Amino acid sequence: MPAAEPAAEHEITEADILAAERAHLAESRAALRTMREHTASLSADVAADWVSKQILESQLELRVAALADHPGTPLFFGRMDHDDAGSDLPVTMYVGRRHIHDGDEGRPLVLDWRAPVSRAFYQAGPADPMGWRRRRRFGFSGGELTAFEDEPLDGGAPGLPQPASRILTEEIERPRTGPMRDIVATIQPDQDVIVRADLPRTVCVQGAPGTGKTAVGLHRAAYLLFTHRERLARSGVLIVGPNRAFLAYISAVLPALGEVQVDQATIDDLLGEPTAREPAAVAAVKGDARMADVLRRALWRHLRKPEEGLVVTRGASRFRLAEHEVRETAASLRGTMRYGNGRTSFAKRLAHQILVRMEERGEAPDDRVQDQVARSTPVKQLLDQVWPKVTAEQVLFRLLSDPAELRAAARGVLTGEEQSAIGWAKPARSPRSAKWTAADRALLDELDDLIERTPSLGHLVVDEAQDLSEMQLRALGRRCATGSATVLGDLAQGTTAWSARSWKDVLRHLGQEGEVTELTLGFRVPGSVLDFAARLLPYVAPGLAVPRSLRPGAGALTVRRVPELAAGTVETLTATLEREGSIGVIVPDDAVPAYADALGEAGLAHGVLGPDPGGDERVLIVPASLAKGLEYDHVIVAEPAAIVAAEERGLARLYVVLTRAVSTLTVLHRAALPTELS
Ligand SMILES: Nc1ncnc2c1ncn2[C@@H]1O[C@H](COP(=O)(O)OP(=O)(O)OP(=O)(O)O)[C@@H](O)[C@H]1O
Repeated sequence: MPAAEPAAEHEITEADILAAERAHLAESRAALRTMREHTASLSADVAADWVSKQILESQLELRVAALADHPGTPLFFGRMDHDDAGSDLPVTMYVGRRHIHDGDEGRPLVLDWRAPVSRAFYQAGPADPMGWRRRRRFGFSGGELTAFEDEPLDGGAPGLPQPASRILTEEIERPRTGPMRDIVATIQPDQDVIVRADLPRTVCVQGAPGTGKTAVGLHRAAYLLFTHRERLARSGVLIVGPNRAFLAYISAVLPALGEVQVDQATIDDLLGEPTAREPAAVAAVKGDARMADVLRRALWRHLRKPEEGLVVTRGASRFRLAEHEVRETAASLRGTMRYGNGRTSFAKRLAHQILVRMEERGEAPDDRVQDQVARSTPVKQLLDQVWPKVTAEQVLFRLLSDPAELRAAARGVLTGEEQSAIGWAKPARSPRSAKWTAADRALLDELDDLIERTPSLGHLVVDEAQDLSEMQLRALGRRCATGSATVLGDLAQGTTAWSARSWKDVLRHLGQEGEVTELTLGFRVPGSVLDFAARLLPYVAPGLAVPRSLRPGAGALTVRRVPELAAGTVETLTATLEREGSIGVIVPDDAVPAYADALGEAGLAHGVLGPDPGGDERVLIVPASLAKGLEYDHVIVAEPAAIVAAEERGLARLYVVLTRAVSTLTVLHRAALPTELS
């Protein structure tokens, strides 16, 4: 029931309104509890058989989990009102994380933020009130409703900027501790457009650091699951992120939005963990989309000329196909379908030709005979000789270990230099004992798909997509071939040797048509810090719009030359610990142990961020290569010049590192700062 505004006999105070809204919150909480208890009481025994019972039980469990009331999370965060008697819209609606209805009458107490009608909460403004008169935002502390803020939608002059929302500002300024939070209460209109894009549409978001790309991608997944629940429950939604530490950081967002069934994976989880490493220049050649042609040729080179024709004996009769007939049959199928299907079709065609021979001799064989012939020993033997079963590993092994094979498959596609770069100098003994790099994994995946089709999911959210190689993008494209994708990234944060230079290319390799949208309003990094980092932009990604920050952040940036880096870091960290919030000490990868020792000796408790998610220490030493996508209230960066020198795209790495801070960034340097920063 909408909270009744108290009767106007006395002047309505803010306290009166707060009390009424708190009553609505209490009523909603009670209703959610009833909904949960009702679901928990449902029995799966009605299912007709054991399998259906298991399925129903797990669905009920998921539903109960989705109806959980997390005490720290408000059930609603906004309210819309109008007083137009002729309107079809409800007079009042509360917008929250999920639908809550009154058990007895089924009255909606809270509407899901993803429902079509809730769109107005994010999009309505004086220029287009969408039928509403007022937007109210609520402020919470823990689970308690502590504040509200009203915004008239009908009286304002269209086009004039709205006064800044205090609640939005507070939300953005809230110290960051622990994993990433959802932003459902404060999604901005341009973000909302991306979140609510239709399922069949692939969207690609170029966004400067902290513009909310990751947040938007996760909310889009939640929106799509709500809007196309059945379809996506069947086909699946997958979030692909750069590393496990990042996935752990974002892992709480979807469950907080009631979505507990979305998988998350790194590209290595999907394609297989690498067991070897290789120079970036070699990986860059292997990651190039031209490799797809090389692999196709390499695979089909496994077809062999028949040594002889086919002879099938049935009873006293023998039926023959000449060697040239077998050869022509194989040739007519070669490359027209997947290798595995081709093998099956080859057997069927041969059997059919034998059947024709039988008919020519007056027999009347039926389909069963054709199947028998296709599975007969002579056909199998011929199949193994001409169209052998192969695995992706066998094909890649032969390609990389046999220079003649590589030359034949790569002729006209890769230069001689490229061929020698990827060929193995010292091949392993066999495909089984071969070690595979991350780039090899994408090649194996391509081959797997050339042999058997890779199943497609319903929707993929790909974060930090600028860092994926063309071959990795093709691998992901296969996994959304009959679905769609949300592609997120920042060309300026591309740190791999094969990082994308254009989103059009990324979409092309992914095999998706889609629009590219740009987000430039930053929610994380204070303005002074963003301006400082943006000095690198002309060098790392000329042509990209310079990002603006929503937060001025005066005094947020300190750049200090120190005589000794470890001592300077200890001193800065000690001072920073006086302030609230998380602290990231970002240093060159190879310097991590030295900083860990220095902090340890100074008695400063800290953790070290590794590739796998770790503890939740307030102070973390972060190797520069793992900082992508993460954020900390306070960031201390030690020695930018060394971060730049450590890798080929070091300036882009520095840009990533300098844009992790929410409140303060302290840059410590002993060597001169990179000239691009000055
Ligand atoms: N509309 C919003 N309201 C409140 N906070 C927001 C909003 N949009 C983004 N944020 C916050 O801004 C921060 C940065 O968001 P996010 O990590 O999604 O940005 P990003 O574009 O992916 O950044 P990066 O490129 O550095 O990975 C997060 O703390 C996020 O919660």
